[in-house]
Amino acid sequence: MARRIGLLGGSFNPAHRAHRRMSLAAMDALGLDEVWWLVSPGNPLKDKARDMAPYAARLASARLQARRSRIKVSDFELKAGTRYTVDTLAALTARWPRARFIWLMGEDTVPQFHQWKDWRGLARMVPIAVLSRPGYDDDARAARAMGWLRRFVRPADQAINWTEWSAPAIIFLRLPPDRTSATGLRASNPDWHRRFTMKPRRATRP
Ligand SMILES: Nc1ncnc2c1ncn2[C@@H]1O[C@H](COP(=O)(O)OP(=O)(O)OP(=O)(O)O)[C@@H](O)[C@H]1O
Ligand SMILES: O=C(O)c1ccc[n+]([C@@H]2O[C@H](COP(=O)([O-])O)[C@@H](O)[C@H]2O)c1
Repeated sequence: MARRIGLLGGSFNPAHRAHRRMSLAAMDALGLDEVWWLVSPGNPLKDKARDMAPYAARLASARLQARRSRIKVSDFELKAGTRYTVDTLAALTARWPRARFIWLMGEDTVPQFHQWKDWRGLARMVPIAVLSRPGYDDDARAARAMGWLRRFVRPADQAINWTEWSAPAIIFLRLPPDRTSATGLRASNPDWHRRFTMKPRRATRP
């Protein structure tokens, strides 16, 4: 049987417990074999320099959060040289033609979705699961892209059948709420990435 894989793209600046919790909950709801975290070399809509930790630190923080689970952390976008999700999906489906992919995104990303490169083309490539995020429910439903996507919404209780759908198809999953955000974590610990980038100290002889 084809592997069922959820794709969660993100800056992971840093990765946090909500990423893990929502991925595990989506795995259950959608009957996924794995969730792949695609660590972005640079979100095309985010200011590059601002607050963005080095790639290696973001990748390492993701590996730490994903430990002992069926979440796989991937540097596919770095290796493939893709920045836009539609290009990443084309490269992934060419590389794994027999796998079934579903794009996972938090509710907060829906209001900007109409600014993504060829977002309708993206929605025609794979089904999309929008994962609830506290405080963003209304914004997501009123989003500009929903004007077009609305007709492709599937009922939440059919989530497990997503491999039978032909794209475009979009489902809204209500998951246990978690207010953790990378912005909040950076505010309380701006140097979070140092622990992942510090070189190990040489052992000194007594
Ligand atoms: N607490 C959360 N609940 C639901 N979805 C989330 C949550 N945190 C992140 N996500 C989703 O995970 C994906 C990757 O998120 P990202 O790495 O940007 O984390 P973030 O906490 O949103 O970061 P930042 O605060 O820097 O914007 C996005 O689709 C985002 O919507
Ligand atoms: O393809 C695009 O145009 C596009 C524009 C903005 C964001 N994305 C993707 O959305 C995902 C979430 O990004 P972020 O920075 O909000 O964690 C990540 O995989 C980005 O590459 C993609």
